[in-house]
Amino acid sequence: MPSSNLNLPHLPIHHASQSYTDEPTRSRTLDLWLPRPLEDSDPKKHVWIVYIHGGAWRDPLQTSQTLLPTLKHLSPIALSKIAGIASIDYRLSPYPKHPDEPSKPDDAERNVRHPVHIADVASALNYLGAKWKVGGKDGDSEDDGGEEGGFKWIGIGHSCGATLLCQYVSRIGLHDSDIKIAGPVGLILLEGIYDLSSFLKNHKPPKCSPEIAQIYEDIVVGAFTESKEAWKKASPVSGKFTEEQWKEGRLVYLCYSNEDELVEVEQAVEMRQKLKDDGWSAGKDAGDGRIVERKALHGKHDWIWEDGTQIAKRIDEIVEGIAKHL
Ligand SMILES: N[C@@H](CC(=O)c1ccccc1NC=O)C(=O)O
Repeated sequence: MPSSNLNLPHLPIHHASQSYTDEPTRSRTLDLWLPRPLEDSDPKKHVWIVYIHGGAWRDPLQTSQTLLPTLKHLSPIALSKIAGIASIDYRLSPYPKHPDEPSKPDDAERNVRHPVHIADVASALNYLGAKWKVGGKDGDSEDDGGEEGGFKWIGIGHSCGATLLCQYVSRIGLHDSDIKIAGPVGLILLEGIYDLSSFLKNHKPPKCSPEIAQIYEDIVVGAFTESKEAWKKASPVSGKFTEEQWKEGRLVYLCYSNEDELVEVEQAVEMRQKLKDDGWSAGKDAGDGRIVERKALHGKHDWIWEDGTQIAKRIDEIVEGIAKHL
């Protein structure tokens, strides 16, 4: 049921914990916020925003609600261009060593591995397409997938949420038939992990203590098994981001803070190179699309979403940049 949200007066319509699967489960839900009823938005003027939270595929304390600080800081200009905002939860990998909320071995919602996380994200997006016109055809391009009369969308992902969005557009862990909507026109990638093998290599002694190295290994093995081959196949830098693969893509903001204490800068450097290799131009948006822009952020890894102001700023910029392509 729709409920009003007193803390976010600029987003008066809020649907909390909507189940995106036929059999409802605890984590396969999403939250929606709309500045106005959907029928009062226009696919030629408004876009959907879809957020995917981080937490290393396993942290139960990082949920769809990590978007709230960003929502508080959305500008009137951004809101005037947004049809709706969704924030997706998905099943997690085991975290038996979590200090406050360890996972139990029989908890089906917290014992999955790749490709279940990305499959959940794809199901959520299919639900958003079917119920909320996300990723639909706008009516005048012949073959852009999705339902007629729909909205273009922009994905935002923090940390492993950025990884998941890259896997989504390059179909890593997915079959074409798993995806029933058009791809995003833009991505805001924040402090993402794009190469799992170098993520581990960069967090081994002597670069860090054996205790820290163990945490990184637990994260990657917990979500992707012990197989080096599996790490390689699941990494966005092994994916394809060509025009043929992701035809809707126009703008990628690769955002990274040099104060990030958890994810190293090499991740964003490698991903930028991958996009360039697949035909993307680096630099400012000249209006003709397929541009990857580097955006410098400040602050620590989680402070980026805890504060939210820099994410809201990037949303302002990307909706402006994407408006040319609607
Ligand atoms: N809070 C997480 C750690 C975490 O999120 C993380 C740690 C290192 C590098 C990246 C991380 N998050 C990415 O989604 C945990 O407790 O596992």
